[in-house]
Amino acid sequence: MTSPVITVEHGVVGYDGRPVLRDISLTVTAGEVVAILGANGSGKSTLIRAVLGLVPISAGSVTLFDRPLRRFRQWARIGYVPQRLGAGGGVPATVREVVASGRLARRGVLRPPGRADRSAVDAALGAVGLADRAGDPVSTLSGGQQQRTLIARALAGQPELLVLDEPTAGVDAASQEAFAGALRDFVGDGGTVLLVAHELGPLRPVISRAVVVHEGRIAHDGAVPDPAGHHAEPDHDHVHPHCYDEPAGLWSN
Ligand SMILES: Nc1ncnc2c1ncn2[C@@H]1O[C@H](COP(=O)(O)OP(=O)(O)OP(=O)(O)O)[C@@H](O)[C@H]1O
Repeated sequence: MTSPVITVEHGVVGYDGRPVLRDISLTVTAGEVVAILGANGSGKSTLIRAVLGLVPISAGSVTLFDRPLRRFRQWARIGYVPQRLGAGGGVPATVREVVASGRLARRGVLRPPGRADRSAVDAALGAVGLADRAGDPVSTLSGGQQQRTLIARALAGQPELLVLDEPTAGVDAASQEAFAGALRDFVGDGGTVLLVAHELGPLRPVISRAVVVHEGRIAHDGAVPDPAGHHAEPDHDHVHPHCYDEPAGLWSN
């Protein structure tokens, strides 16, 4: 019953000839919540981008839902929340509009949204605790609420696999709790999660397995490291801030 959702075998990725991932083998099976940990610059984001085909692998293989990546087309089965959204400034989109855009892969661009689309958007807004902000411009939300909006956008597509790059970095405590709850519900409904994290915080009880990337290889794959000490985790490097300041909003200037 544990079918592989993601399989990476001996994956190698480099930028401009400089190797970042040297030999990565990883299998994520249905229902798992796998956290990728590691020092700054160790290649965590590169690993999930390689899994999604956003950066090419120069050796090895990636398989998604039993299909080689190069032949995989069922992208609606995957929801992806990148590390930072960058642009978007000045677009007066409401929370609901942003979340509804997560339905596009499901319904096709030319078909108007139907009841299933609306109810999926409502469910996603509720899951992250933003139903009461649905009509507000995203630019008026806190950074944590904007991050929750992006997570709701991914959930609205009703994916089977969620891939998230540092979903709680720089996010306020309430948003972290809301996100942990949404993740728990998602997994309870049969979803699978692969996420990059620096600090697990409220996510810790939801994580079923931790993978630590070190110098382009997997240094640990198994139990979530001891809470006392993410300081004791391999490669913890003290570069990142230890508090969760609200950053400038993703959509504000
Ligand atoms: N598009 C790119 N072009 C060239 N080098 C890159 C690119 N993206 C990442 N790198 C480099 O690859 C290495 C791994 O980066 P990556 O973002 O995967 O690490 P990370 O573990 O996610 O780091 P962080 O915790 O800081 O987000 C770093 O040295 C980074 O500078």
